[in-house]
Amino acid sequence: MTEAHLTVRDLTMAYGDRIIQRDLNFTVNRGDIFIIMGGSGCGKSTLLRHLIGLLPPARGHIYYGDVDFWAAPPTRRQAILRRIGVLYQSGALWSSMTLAENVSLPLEEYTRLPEAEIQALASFKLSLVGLRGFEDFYPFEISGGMQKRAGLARAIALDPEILFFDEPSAGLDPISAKRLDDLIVELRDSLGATVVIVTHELPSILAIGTNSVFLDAEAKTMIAQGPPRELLHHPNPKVREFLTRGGTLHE
Ligand SMILES: Nc1ncnc2c1ncn2[C@@H]1O[C@H](COP(=O)(O)OP(=O)(O)OP(=O)(O)O)[C@@H](O)[C@H]1O
Repeated sequence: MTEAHLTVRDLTMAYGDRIIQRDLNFTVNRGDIFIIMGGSGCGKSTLLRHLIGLLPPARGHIYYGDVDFWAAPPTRRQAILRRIGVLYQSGALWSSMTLAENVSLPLEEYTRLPEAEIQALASFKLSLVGLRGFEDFYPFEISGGMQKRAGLARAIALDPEILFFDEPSAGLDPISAKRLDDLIVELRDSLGATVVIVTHELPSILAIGTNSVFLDAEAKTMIAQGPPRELLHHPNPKVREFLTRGGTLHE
């Protein structure tokens, strides 16, 4: 049964007087791998920042289940944020800490588990992303793809219900990017999580996206939504061209 996890209603986003996007309306269902796409500078990262509680809307609402996030009291918001995992573009690992220490951080901060249990959980999360045995490595000792996966292990440390990714495959070779895609699907299934991804990686969008929204910088609003593969035939040529890299169908 489909159940709305995240609902965006009449959302307008602005920096000061400058409107970035207006009148956004879409729903992310539980279990979706939801893609936020569109050309450079259209406001994808800005939308992500609104969804994860970093920027308040200029107008409109963001609902987690039936809770209006930005209208909710701070304790309610904190409880929602506690159930969110975020993987930023850079992976954002602390370079002076080992992988195990990086993954332990949110556990130290948000739980009162004994140290031995935190260590065991950190090793377990690293094993889920294929990094068993790398606990004592520092980020500079491993490849870019492994760093992304370590960042992912940290993002899932607290068993999030919803995982957000900002350009997860940026800077990765196609094989590592494919591996990360497979891992995202695997974790969605094993954690029973919902996934929201900002990306313009076409292979990823078409391979793993179950639903999407397409933002346009010129129109300053969404010009399409739906499963990415269905958008390959969208009446708006901008959408079709984006998804076919200007012409060739990748079906
Ligand atoms: N902190 C900020 N203050 C003012 N303007 C900003 C800020 N962050 C982004 N912008 C502007 O908002 C617009 C949307 O930026 P955003 O980074 O959300 O786009 P994007 O779709 O994620 O772009 P890209 O695909 O290039 O990463 C851009 O014109 C950008 O210059």
